[in-house]
Amino acid sequence: MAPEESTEAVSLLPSFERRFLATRALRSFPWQSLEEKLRDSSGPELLLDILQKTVKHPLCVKHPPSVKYARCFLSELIRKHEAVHTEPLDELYEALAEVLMTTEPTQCHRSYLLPSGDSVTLSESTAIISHGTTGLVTWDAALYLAEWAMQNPAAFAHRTVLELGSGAGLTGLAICKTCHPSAYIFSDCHSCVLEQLRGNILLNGLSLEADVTDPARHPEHNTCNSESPRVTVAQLDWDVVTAPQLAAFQPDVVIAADVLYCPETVLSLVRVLQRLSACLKNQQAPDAYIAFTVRNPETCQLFTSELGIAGIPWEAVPHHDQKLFPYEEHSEMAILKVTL
Ligand SMILES: C[S@@+](CC[C@H](N)C(=O)[O-])C[C@H]1O[C@@H](n2cnc3c(N)ncnc32)[C@H](O)[C@@H]1O
Repeated sequence: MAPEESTEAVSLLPSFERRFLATRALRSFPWQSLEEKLRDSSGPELLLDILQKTVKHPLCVKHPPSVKYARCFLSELIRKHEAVHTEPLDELYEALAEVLMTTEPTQCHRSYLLPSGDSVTLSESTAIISHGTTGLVTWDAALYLAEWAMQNPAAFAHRTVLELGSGAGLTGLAICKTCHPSAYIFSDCHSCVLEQLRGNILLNGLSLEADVTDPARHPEHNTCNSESPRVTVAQLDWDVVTAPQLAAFQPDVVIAADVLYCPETVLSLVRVLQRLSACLKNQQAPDAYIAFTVRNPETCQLFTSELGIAGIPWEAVPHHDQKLFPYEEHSEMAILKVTL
């Protein structure tokens, strides 16, 4: 390979790797650049490297993506190869044959590489909405909030974080692995979401403690080592949770991602934020950060006007520039810092 060719191939590889591990839409892959690269090169090295960074990636081998996804990806890779070279590349066909012999499970895996060299792997539903909930897959706002957190670790270091509507758990796991919180409380209202969440926490090598608000909890569960946070999962429904139950979590920081998707959830969320404003720790209410994708400006406006009615000030957090995760380029994302 010519030196400039190898530099471009180097930037193409992480792009394929991050998108494939996170099972992003195939149309978001840099296929055009790949085709151009293939036209300029004579050997199969680039395609073999892509194979190693995707289907044969150690994370994928251990925690595979959906079979359909791997099949479509390999078919596209073969098409690109065949458009340029006449000789078939055996490794591509062997990989496809292996995938075709696998049966599709109801759960698949997505992995996200962290700048620390660590990764977060999640078991998720293969459907965007299943069991009547949106919480069994990772949404882009979760990735956006995790990115912001990793660039602002001081907001979480040595603090107790309460996450509302945690879903599959991406944001919390990234924060636990990189921002050194002293305690992290994942929460959600849906029993299937909570079950998947517990599985994902264990999958990522964190230990789970009993719920801090659980009366059956034993005091020895409080012991922690200074390296990893105390992690709990709580069943917390914004419509029924009381102020004393919220106060028992003793949060320093409250976060939530992609929880403003319809007027009902907006109103429930504002009510729970109001109750949290009474949860003082050292005479201070928790900091709160709410991240969302601006799908419908009216829903976002409802949120800010309801915050106004509740007397809760807010400010938009400036957009961060370092994109670490492969979410949709064109969707508008926002984080509001809410002063409880
Ligand atoms: C769109 S998902 C977002 C999940 C995750 N934060 C993410 O961004 O990937 C919304 C989550 O909010 C939870 N949720 C919705 N209404 C809720 C309520 N009233 N109380 C608690 N959680 C709720 C759902 O169960 C679901 O997990």
